[in-house]
Amino acid sequence: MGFIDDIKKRAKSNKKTIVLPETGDRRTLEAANTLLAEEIANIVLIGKKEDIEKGAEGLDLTKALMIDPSQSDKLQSYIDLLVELRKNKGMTPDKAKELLTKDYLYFGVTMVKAGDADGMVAGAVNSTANVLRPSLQILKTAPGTKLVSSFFVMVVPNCEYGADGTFVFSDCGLVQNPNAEELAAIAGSSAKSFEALVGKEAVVAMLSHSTKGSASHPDVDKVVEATKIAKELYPDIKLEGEFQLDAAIVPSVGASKAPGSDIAGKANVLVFPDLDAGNISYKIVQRLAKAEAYGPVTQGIAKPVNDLSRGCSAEDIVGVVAITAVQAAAIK
Ligand SMILES: CC(C)(COP(=O)(O)OP(=O)(O)OC[C@H]1O[C@@H](n2cnc3c(N)ncnc32)[C@H](O)[C@@H]1OP(=O)(O)O)[C@@H](O)C(=O)NCCC(=O)NCCS
Ligand SMILES: CC(=O)OP(=O)(O)O
Repeated sequence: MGFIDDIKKRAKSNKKTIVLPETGDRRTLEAANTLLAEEIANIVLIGKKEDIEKGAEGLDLTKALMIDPSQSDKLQSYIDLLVELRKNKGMTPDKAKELLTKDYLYFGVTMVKAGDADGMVAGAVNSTANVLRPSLQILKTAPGTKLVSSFFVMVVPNCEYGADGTFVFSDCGLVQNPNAEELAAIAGSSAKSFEALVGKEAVVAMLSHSTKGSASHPDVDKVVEATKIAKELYPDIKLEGEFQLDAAIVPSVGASKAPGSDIAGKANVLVFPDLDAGNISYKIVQRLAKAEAYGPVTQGIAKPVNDLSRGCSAEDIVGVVAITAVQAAAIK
């Protein structure tokens, strides 16, 4: 069974409730139609019922819960919750009401915080920063995590590298210019995410334009330092660097550029040195290799809120919702 079929099966076996706030977007409504028809998740759509129905011609959304924030009987309790959580950041009842009724992303995240939904997916319309800011502000980090980061699950067709063509790429969406400590934390979280979602042992490569000292530059030094920190913090994770991409995933190149390494040529978790490298690389692999690209999926938020690319398809949204449901099911 392929990666996303396995994730959908897991989501169906423990059905969760996921909020889709971008209901003015046809792809989102098509995804909701599929998610409901295939019973992958319970779906909450935020918006005015008549507006949603206008955009949903030919789709069956009768099983979705539709909530218009300004008419919701939970609105006052959400205002109170938001004020309580953010009063030391200047949140007042008036500001909270404005945010919750005008910005559906805030309403969706507050539903998740209140326990009225298990997760949220958005980003088909909104930028990553606008999707993730409310979740970072309201849900905060999971216990034991300081840094929230993100990854893509990439499923590359006809590819013998990684886990039969399946990889985690990180961070492609959130942390813009990680320092060595942050890069090490991204590596640790990504290994856990790979194992939780793909179900195989993570083999982590810390990527660079250098393999084992072949180039010198402060950018290389950062990855060398991050590798050292990650090895100390996560001694049980198979992790090494610094590697160029070919040395990380192609066995023959790994053997020639990094002889004796257990990791070179076998990596399935690719940690990029910064957001430019990660974001550009995932889009190259998605568009030129025609890979499935699910994400940006977040790691380290207390409850799952996941992002999408504005270039996503309805099928991508279905996949990210299924991943979100599986992440929600894993929360104790
Ligand atoms: C996500 C992002 C918006 C957060 O930064 P920001 O808007 O500057 O927000 P702030 O720094 O005001 O942070 C908001 C809150 O989130 C917290 N936060 C921000 N980044 C965090 C992280 N990586 N981990 C944990 N908490 C974080 C802050 O501590 C702050 O908490 P507080 O308000 O309770 O004090 C920013 O990192 C970003 O823009 N990333 C790049 C997104 C992007 O453009 N990606 C490219 C396409 S995918
Ligand atoms: C993940 C990402 O790059 O998002 P977008 O394409 O919407 O900027």
